[in-house]
Amino acid sequence: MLKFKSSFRNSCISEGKFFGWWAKSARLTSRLTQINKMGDSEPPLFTFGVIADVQYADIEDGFNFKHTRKRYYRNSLRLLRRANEKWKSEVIQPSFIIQLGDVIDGFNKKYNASERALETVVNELDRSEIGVHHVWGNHEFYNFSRDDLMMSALNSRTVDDTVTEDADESRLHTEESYAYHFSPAPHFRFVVLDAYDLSLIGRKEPSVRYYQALEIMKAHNNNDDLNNPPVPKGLEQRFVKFNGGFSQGQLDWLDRLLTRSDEKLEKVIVVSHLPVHPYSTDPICLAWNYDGVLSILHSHKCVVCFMAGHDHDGGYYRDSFGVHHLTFEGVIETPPESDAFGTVYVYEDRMTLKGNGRVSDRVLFYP
Ligand SMILES: Nc1ccn([C@@H]2O[C@H](COP(=O)(O)OP(=O)(O)OC[C@H](O)CO)[C@@H](O)[C@H]2O)c(=O)n1
Repeated sequence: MLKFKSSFRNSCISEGKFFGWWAKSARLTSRLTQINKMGDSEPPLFTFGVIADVQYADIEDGFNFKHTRKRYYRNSLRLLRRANEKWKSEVIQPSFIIQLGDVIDGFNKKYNASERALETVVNELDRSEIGVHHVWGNHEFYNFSRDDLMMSALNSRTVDDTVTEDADESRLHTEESYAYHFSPAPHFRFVVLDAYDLSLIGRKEPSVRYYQALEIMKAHNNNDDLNNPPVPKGLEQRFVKFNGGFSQGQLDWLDRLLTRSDEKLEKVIVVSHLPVHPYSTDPICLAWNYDGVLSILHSHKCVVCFMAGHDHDGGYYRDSFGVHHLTFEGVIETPPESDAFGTVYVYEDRMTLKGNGRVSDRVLFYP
């Protein structure tokens, strides 16, 4: 107590500031108590927020294509606000937020409201003053061209100022894939992948990657409407226009990057709009060449987790290599009384996901 009083006097903080400090310290204790309930006694190395498929549009509620799930287009902004307010109020401030793609809905294009909707969600996210890493999904491409996205607030490649080494390799240059990596803390690296690098919506005709995508689709899907899956069940369903894949250039870049992370004994978290493990999602949401990505992930010791969105029902699977595949529940199909976001607490030996609403709590030990 004496020590406390002495340091209190020496620091010359005012009474108001003292009670501010006391309240913050009490909140920290309470937060650590909450963390303790999940078996975590020590403070994390850092934390980050995750949210997927906000799909905001200023339109009445609707349904998904099959009419099996309700979509709450306006309410999704409220849920984004709630997530952001929670992150902002955390005693341990998240170092960054990962937005897993489809932040605004394709319907905005129809109503000529793409820019307005984007400004609305970006302003909302800006309120927390926590940096956001944006992943691009199919709905980004319904609203904007790749060139527009590169110039937009959704290009978060420049957010990273922590990569001081290998600066030239911090992003993928070839044919402007939107893939990059960053290291928020020593021995941890995040890789943002571009799942529409090969696609009919993320590439313009004429371009090499557009024609490569067309060839893939023609080989698997004979429907007139290529959004219609070629089969009613099984993995082949993934060959639809609203999905896409990773170019060979991007896969080679990923492989090289993970080799360096292995050498540096880093833990790597890879994020993409499309999931890559068949057991972590409805197969209709899988990346076309999910198997190509999986074999690269499995050939590197550093990979601990793969996070994705797109399948609004969410999913989770720990594969035979110990890699955690987390597919986050989509905000757009989350009823107003619930939530869909998470905060991840990163430790030396594990990550702890504290879910909200439809997102479950999980303890993710590293392989
Ligand atoms: N069988 C289908 C499914 C969809 N479409 C059209 O494709 C576009 C994208 O569909 P949408 O459901 O909006 O895509 P999401 O990314 O929101 O969701 C992906 C998964 O379904 C979630 O579980 C849209 O224009 C649909 O109308 C289609 O024609 N045929």
